[in-house]
Amino acid sequence: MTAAIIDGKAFAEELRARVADAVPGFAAAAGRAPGLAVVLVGEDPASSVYVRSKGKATTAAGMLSLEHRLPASATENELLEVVRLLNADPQVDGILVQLPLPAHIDEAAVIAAIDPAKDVDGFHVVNAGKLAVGDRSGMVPCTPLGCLMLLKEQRGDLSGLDAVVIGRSNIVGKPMAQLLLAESCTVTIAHSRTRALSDVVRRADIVVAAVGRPEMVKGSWLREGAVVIDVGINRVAGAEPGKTRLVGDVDFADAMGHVGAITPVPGGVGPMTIAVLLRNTLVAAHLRQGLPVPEGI
Ligand SMILES: NC(=O)C1=CN([C@@H]2O[C@H](COP(=O)(O)OP(=O)(O)OC[C@H]3O[C@@H](n4cnc5c(N)ncnc54)[C@H](OP(=O)(O)O)[C@@H]3O)[C@@H](O)[C@H]2O)C=CC1
Ligand SMILES: Nc1nc(=O)c2c([nH]1)NC[C@@H]1CN(c3ccc(C(=O)N[C@@H](CCC(=O)O)C(=O)O)cc3)C=[N+]21
Ligand SMILES: [Mg+2]
Repeated sequence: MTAAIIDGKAFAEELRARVADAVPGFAAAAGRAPGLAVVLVGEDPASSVYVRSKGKATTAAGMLSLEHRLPASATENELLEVVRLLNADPQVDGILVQLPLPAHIDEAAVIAAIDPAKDVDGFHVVNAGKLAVGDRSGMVPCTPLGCLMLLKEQRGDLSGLDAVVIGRSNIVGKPMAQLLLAESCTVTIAHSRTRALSDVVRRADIVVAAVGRPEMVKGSWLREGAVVIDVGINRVAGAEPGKTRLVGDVDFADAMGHVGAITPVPGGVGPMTIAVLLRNTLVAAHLRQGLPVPEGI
């Protein structure tokens, strides 16, 4: 059997096109474009790259892109003041505060200050709680929702399948597990204290790896024909000195000999995250204006 490579980049481009197609209708009804504000604290080069690509994608979709940059020395109160201004700004439908924040700032306090209706990351406890109790009116975190879209595209109905999520962070692992549970998968959440991880993973029809450890998951851990979603983004030393390359949490070449389908890194989950961010911003804009959310996004 040859494994299918799940083309997240292509699927993300389709989603972005559907979002862009819905923007003029919103603008006509609301008298303004949907707006996304991204807040970056500090000069972490990787974060700067992501923020720039989010801004470009936002503008390309016909949306208003606002960027707020604060120095790494900014206080928690200064950041909270920016969040309050964005909460009150009628042009802003979505607020994303790029994580991680500098150690002297309490991330939970900053997330709690975001208006849940503008929380396009879906990290606010109100949105996390809605996801947990099955209330579909909340914002769903971009990366897990993007993973679910790819899984459904690949496998259709997921009901009854065994799913293993490796990682239990609030931004990826936990919401991913909630989404799979809502699809009636039998869900196992593995983490750093999980014993015999390879045996746990071997039972799974669906594996979502969100660990942050380069190529940790080996081909021999994977059940024949499993669908593997690799969330990991790890920069490692490249073949030539001084060069780096991105790898996932799954040993891709090894996994190819075992699995039914797998997302590559880059070109898998990452582009979906940005496409879903635009989707969430469009949804938030419609809800905030009291307009019906367009179908098919
Ligand atoms: N493609 C995308 O759009 C995105 C990619 N990412 C990437 O996904 C990865 C995970 O991100 P995030 O969830 O924020 O990371 P965190 O560091 O917050 O969480 C990592 C999780 O992995 C678990 N873990 C660590 N080591 C092991 C191990 N040896 N065996 C099993 N589990 C382990 C940890 O367990 P414990 O809780 O016990 O410590 C933790 O639950 C990173 O590579 C990140 O860069 C993240 C967001 C978006
Ligand atoms: N509040 C907040 N929300 C986030 O969603 C958030 C965050 N903070 N902090 C950082 C992580 C990481 N993240 C990625 C988004 C896109 C790619 C992406 O597009 N990756 C490309 C490769 C990019 C490259 O070449 O570096 C790919 O996988 O093909 C990766 C990672 C969002 N995050
Ligand atoms: Mg093998």
